[in-house]
Amino acid sequence: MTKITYTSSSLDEESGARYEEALSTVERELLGKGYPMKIGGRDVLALEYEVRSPINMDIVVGRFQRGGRDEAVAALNSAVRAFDDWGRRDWRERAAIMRRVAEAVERRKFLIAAVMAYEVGKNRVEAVAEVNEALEAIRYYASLVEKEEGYVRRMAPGSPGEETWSVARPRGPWFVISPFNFPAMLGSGMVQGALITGNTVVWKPSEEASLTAHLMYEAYVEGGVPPGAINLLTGPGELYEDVIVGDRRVAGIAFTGSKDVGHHLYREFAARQPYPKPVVLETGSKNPTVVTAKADLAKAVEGVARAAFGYGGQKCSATSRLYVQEEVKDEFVEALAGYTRSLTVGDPRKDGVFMGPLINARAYTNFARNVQEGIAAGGRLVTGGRQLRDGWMSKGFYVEPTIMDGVPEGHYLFRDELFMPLLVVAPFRDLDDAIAKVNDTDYGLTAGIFSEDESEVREFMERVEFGVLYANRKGGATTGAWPGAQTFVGWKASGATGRGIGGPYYLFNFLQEQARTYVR
Ligand SMILES: NC(=O)c1ccc[n+]([C@@H]2O[C@H](COP(=O)([O-])OP(=O)(O)OC[C@H]3O[C@@H](n4cnc5c(N)ncnc54)[C@H](O)[C@@H]3O)[C@@H](O)[C@H]2O)c1
Ligand SMILES: N[C@@H](CCC=O)C(=O)O
Repeated sequence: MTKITYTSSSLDEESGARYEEALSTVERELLGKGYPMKIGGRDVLALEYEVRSPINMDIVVGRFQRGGRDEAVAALNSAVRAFDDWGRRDWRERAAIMRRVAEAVERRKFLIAAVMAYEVGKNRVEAVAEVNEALEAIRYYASLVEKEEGYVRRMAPGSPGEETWSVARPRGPWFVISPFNFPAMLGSGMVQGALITGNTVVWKPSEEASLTAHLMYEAYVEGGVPPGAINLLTGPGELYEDVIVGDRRVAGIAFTGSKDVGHHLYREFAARQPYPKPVVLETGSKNPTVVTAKADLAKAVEGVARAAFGYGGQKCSATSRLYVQEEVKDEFVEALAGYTRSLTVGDPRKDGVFMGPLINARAYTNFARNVQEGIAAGGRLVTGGRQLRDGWMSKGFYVEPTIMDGVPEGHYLFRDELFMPLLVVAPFRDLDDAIAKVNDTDYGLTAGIFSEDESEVREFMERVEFGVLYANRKGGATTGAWPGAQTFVGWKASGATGRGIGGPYYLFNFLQEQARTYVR
């Protein structure tokens, strides 16, 4: 089997066959069933809610539980109890368990990918790539802990006769809160970060992606994580907020999701806890790509289209603002529009479909409103702009990949994260002008440049205030970070720690250093 990543264009024959087989298994065995929450390994029921598929709202993905304060406290009790054992285990044992978790994920790889088609409308290549990313992250961190020897380090003696050590210690039970758009990787990424460092976890995945979370939970337990060290709550996050931010036993919060929710939790946690505790925050962005007159335009067309419209623009890494140098703008935008019109929108389970549906009715309605607002502000539709309602498509949330030119740069379409396949374009004069436009935002996650001139690329890399930068990336101008290769780290409003997932410093977000001195 070929290694599938976000820059791949299709599944190889064997992967395609296994994905098809997994779709049938999901239909036969998983769809439409009831799923409990998991607290200390026990099944816990509460008020049931139904999740339907954005592919086709006639399909019931499953029935999940909406808990509340009682369930949040019970899950936290369980994580507190489990910390006594899990936090004291040797790092070698935890790393070995994580490797077994990776094997358990690998065994379910195609099943998880197929579930993601139903649950969040992800196409087959992106879904398999995401599970591979989750696997790679787990293995990367197991290797890192081994390489760092559990972050236990002999230090120099402070005074004669002293033997000194720096020992990294876990903090306790964490709440891990994850978004809908990368339900395998992002939930798992934070969960494994907390667990491998000896913390315990109450995981609250997106209410729109709880079935993927169930499969990942099973893999963690099958791999050997004690059920109390990982607990699973489902339903809207607001139901649990009071316990998450207010219970004094919570050691930290790891949150990936929108800026508004993330910043709110950050502030509340700081205000309500008795002393400062870590919040590992990765939030949204408004990512720019710059195409200069010295770019290879064909490369840039593909890179921008993949980054703007891959998974319908519902990636925190998606390009949503495009700046093109004046002298090549018309030529470039026309070529980009042509390429965009060739992208297939449809049922994400089908081979060759590039873009599936938007996640829900709210995003679908907002798409139409944003297009109207852009036009009202003086923008012109270069391509796209319509909701797709013909035949079976009327049962899901399908829209066209859309490019708008001429929207004023101060307009909210240039400033706010929209999380949909709507790309706004503006010209720039020279690189100074482009960099000023790129940095004119509170956000700071990913940014890309296309230029064959090394000095332009160097200048961009030095001056751009974003955490993840790409030059000339045809596979995705701003998307497709991979663990161990591109640290995924948000600057400014897009993050809080400066140490991103997939990178060498991430695990320290979940640890605290302890200096030990023995006088012999
Ligand atoms: N920087 C990154 O690494 C990254 C990665 C993926 C997605 N994102 C961002 O995530 C967003 C899309 O995902 P979403 O729509 O699921 O985000 P969201 O913020 O709406 O929800 C994220 C999670 O927070 C929970 N939540 C919501 N309100 C809560 C509250 N008051 N208390 C506790 N939990 C609460 C939700 O239930 C969900 O599990 C985008 O903004 C995207 O940019 C960021
Ligand atoms: N690794 C993915 C993560 C996107 C998050 O929403 C990317 O870089 O595109």
